[in-house]
Amino acid sequence: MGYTLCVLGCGTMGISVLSGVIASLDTQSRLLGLQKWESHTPGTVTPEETEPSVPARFIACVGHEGSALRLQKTFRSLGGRAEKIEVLHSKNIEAVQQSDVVLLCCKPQTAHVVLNEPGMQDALDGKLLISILAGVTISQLASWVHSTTKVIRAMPNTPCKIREGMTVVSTLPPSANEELERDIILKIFSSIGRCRFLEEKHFDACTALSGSGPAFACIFLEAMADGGVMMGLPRAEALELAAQTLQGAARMVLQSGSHPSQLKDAVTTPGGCTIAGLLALEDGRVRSTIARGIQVATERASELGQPKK
Ligand SMILES: NC(=O)C1=CN([C@@H]2O[C@H](COP(=O)(O)OP(=O)(O)OC[C@H]3O[C@@H](n4cnc5c(N)ncnc54)[C@H](OP(=O)(O)O)[C@@H]3O)[C@@H](O)[C@H]2O)C=CC1
Ligand SMILES: O=C(O)[C@@H]1CCC=N1
Repeated sequence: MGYTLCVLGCGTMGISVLSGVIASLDTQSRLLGLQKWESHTPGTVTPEETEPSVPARFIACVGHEGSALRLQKTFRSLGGRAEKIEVLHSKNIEAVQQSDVVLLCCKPQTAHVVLNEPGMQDALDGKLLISILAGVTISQLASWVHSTTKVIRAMPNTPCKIREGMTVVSTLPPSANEELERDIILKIFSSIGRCRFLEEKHFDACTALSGSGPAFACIFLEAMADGGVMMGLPRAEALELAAQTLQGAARMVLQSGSHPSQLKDAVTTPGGCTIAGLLALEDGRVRSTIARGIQVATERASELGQPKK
């Protein structure tokens, strides 16, 4: 029988992760021949009926009534399992008490308040707490909960919403439940994109590169489209060309394992237009500007959730 997953602070990222996980479960059910996830075709079962590492019940918590109403509407509009998500506001303790796994998705600066609410430590006793908060360390989080709560960090990104996410998860310390915990984590984050484990010391860099990355990529995408518009392309077509081109190039790197410079060289005809464009970009120090952006974002990530100096 599946477990109960609580998203504590279900804003932009909570919605991205939850709707991605739910879309993945709905897809699996459809592939199993279950037209409607709650009605059984004889001989088939929903994924969460057999596996303890698959979420079966979902609770989404927010801070305000208005957000709860908006969230309910959002989930209803998605259909499928999303319609069954229980949305609560100002009831964190009750929600965590009823859950097995808690995904902490509030702001870094409110983590301390959320986790120190009277009753929260007991509610989290013996449970898996997965924090996606930028900059808040495992040792900080562990100091706010009982030692029986298993604390890990994950850094997903907004494309999790369309199951094209990138999530980095902190390496799991050895424990009796390690296999089940790994399975639970992989079932969540591999169902919504790529997932890899890395030591916590890399988390600020991952936060900048893949957590903030969609924003950086969108700036580049928008600038490419602007160039097309400058040269007379209609805006909608320019955006489509830019987005599909970036997606295609990224997929080629991931699928072929080739170095990006090999793919770049393959496009660059001697004396052609690509080298002319590349040199103009290099004149604008495009590479160091982008790399420095990641450096500065990493440095800022390390300050988030930390006491002000
Ligand atoms: N945005 C991104 O791309 C990424 C963000 N992150 C991390 O994810 C976290 C969330 O970011 P994001 O989703 O953008 O932020 P949002 O502001 O969109 O979401 C925060 C959520 O927390 C809720 N909340 C506030 N106070 C409480 C409370 N006391 N109890 C329960 N819920 C509460 C808010 O509800 P209400 O609105 O009702 O107050 C809101 O739903 C951050 O820590 C960030 O570092 C990580 C990777 C990527
Ligand atoms: O900007 C932020 O602080 C968060 C963390 C990564 C993406 N958004």
